Amino acid sequence: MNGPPLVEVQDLSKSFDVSAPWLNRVVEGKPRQFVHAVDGVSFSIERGKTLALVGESGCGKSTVARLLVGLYAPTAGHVRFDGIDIAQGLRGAQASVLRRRMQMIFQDPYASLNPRWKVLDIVAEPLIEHRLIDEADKRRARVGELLKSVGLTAADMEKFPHQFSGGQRQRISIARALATQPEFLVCDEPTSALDVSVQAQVLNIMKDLQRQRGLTYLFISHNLAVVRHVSDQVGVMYLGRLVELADKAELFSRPRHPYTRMLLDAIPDIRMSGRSRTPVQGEVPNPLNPPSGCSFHPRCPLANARCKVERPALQAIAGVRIACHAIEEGRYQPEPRSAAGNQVLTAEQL
Ligand SMILES: Nc1ncnc2c1ncn2[C@@H]1O[C@H](COP(=O)(O)OP(=O)(O)OP(=O)(O)O)[C@@H](O)[C@H]1O
Repeated sequence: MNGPPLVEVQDLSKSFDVSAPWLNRVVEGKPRQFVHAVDGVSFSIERGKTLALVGESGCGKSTVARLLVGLYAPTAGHVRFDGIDIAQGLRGAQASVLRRRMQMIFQDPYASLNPRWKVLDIVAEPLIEHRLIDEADKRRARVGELLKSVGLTAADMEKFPHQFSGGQRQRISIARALATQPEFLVCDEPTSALDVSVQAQVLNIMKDLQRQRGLTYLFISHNLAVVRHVSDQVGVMYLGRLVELADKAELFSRPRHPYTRMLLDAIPDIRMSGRSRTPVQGEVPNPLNPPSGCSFHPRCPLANARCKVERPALQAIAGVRIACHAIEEGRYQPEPRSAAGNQVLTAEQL
């Protein structure tokens, strides 16, 4: 699709103050402490496309998701939605319109649906909140259509959440998110809490809805096999920063950053009964005390003295954006992965 990107994120940062209470700090002489959950992240998402953010737990994916829908205010940087800077704080009618245009789907469909409400009330809530349909009969009809669009039936609106399976509950969450006819959906691990066998069904529904409605997605996942199924572009995050940003085909056929390669090598391989070829090595450092220089250097086989002191910037190298001194200096020229190395699980086998 042409035109300017729907979402533009520029130098976005978010720190959380995790200091001990004031009195403890004074008595014990402890300094204030901050977690830099997101640290200078920039990307854009074209209309009708999906950007996936991947990375191990704690790398800042969910914080980016919350910043994008305005649930958190950034410490620094900009988030522009259709040209409007939402990071500056929105008020009144403009805030209400924007909240309608972007919706979020969470990981846990058990926690995000009120167990005491019928599906009708759950899915109709945004219609009432935004005063989109005032007449109860018309709202019912609309809820019926929304449920059908996610593969449920209109009769399901009379049931309660506990009467559905996990995959069906996530479909209800999607139907509710679609009620306001949003253009942008932020999906935070939407299938991670589901049985492996139903993940692909939910992902396929999301892809169909994207095609039918021209939706734009930010898709958060720690699972590269899932990301491969849904994304157009992939951003790989490590300790609050983007280390690689590339088109999906490029990222899977020729991952550049050593961290991306490590994550790809850890994807379960169908020919090895679903075991990974090389499990992820090492552990994510403590975000309260991140390593100097490139924060990946303690786990990186290519790290040298410069990597230990100088933080690499994300820069365009041969068509992808990479933050890695070894690649920038030409010390490391990543080879394309062999076809065998790309034998990751398909959506049906996730
Ligand atoms: N509200 C908060 N207060 C303090 N620290 C926070 C808060 N939210 C996130 N963090 C910290 O910020 C960092 C990034 O967290 P975030 O949840 O964004 O990561 P993530 O990649 O989504 O991880 P996961 O996959 O486990 O959800 C972590 O170190 C986390 O502990």
